[in-house]
Amino acid sequence: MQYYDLCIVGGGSIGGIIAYYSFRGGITSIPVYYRSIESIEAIMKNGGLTIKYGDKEYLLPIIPVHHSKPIGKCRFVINTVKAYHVKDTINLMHKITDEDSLILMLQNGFGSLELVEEKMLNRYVAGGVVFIGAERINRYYILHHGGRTIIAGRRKGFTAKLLELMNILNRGGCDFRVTSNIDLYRWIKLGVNAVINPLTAITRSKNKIVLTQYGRILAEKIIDELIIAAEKYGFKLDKKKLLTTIFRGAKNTSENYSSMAQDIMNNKPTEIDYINGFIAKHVGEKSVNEVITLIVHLIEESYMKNH
Ligand SMILES: NC(=O)C1=CN([C@@H]2O[C@H](COP(=O)(O)OP(=O)(O)OC[C@H]3O[C@@H](n4cnc5c(N)ncnc54)[C@H](OP(=O)(O)O)[C@@H]3O)[C@@H](O)[C@H]2O)C=CC1
Ligand SMILES: CC(C)(CO)C(=O)C(=O)O
Repeated sequence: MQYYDLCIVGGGSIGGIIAYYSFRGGITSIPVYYRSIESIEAIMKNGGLTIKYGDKEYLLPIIPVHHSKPIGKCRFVINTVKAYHVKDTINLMHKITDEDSLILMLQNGFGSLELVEEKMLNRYVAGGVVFIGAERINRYYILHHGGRTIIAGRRKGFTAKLLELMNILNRGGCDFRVTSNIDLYRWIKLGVNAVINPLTAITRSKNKIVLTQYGRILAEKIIDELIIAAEKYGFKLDKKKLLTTIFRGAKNTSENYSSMAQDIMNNKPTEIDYINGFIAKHVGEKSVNEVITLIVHLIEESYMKNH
């Protein structure tokens, strides 16, 4: 049985960026799993995955693999599929890991980490939040738009495996940190995504739209409800600090189209139910986040049903 140090499940925008930092961190043989044959063919034809960061292009000789044909076990599995595809990756993750492997879930919103923790009880499962903007121009070409921080942690007790992963990614230039309170960071990141993602998706704009007068007004309304939801889970968030983090995030990734804006522009489903929909469920009637969720679903409907 072939063993790999690190595998990526989902080689889109963020999967590509993880491959970039891992490769630069010294991992030269990286299986990256895809859903479609088209992505694998395009990457093979290109001779790897191209990442553009600043004015430089890097060709990463990854090993593109179809999810139905796993090629070996992995010590670290980093899962970067969209939240609504996570359930389809559980079987694959069972096959490519053993009881010593660490799985890191990097989806935005709430639900993905919980699902994998529940379904993979005999594995080390951790969650992470990604403060990086990345855009998938085509199947083999990804733009790194800034930010370089990932914060990760395991909810069911500390594991030194996360520190090993941190060393690899730090060596590669990623500001990867380990926390003992990952849920706090997940709430903060939920605030960032609840503001930036739908506002950029509805307006089909870059992240900097959030920094405008109306962006800021809407941000406050979205965040007021997030604070109510977080309190129900025992987290007391400071509104001013949260808004500062959100606007800093929008500034650091100002030229990025958020992952949700990219979904809308590519006529794909969005993660709205895991982000604003999740907040809305906790705040009852007249929820701003519910209205935003419905608007994004209406936009999805306009292309999914071909009206
Ligand atoms: N883009 C960004 O700037 C950021 C995104 N995130 C979060 O990261 C996560 C990933 O987003 P993003 O990188 O934009 O997503 P993309 O849509 O760019 O990529 C998703 C990838 O997952 C693959 N995939 C889907 N299903 C499977 C499967 N069953 N098995 C293997 N691979 C599969 C797809 O394969 P195929 O190519 O064949 O379709 C694709 O390569 C999301 O939760 C997002 O919210 C977080 C921070 C920033
Ligand atoms: C950090 C940010 C807002 C970068 O665009 C993101 O998480 C996303 O696009 O989903």
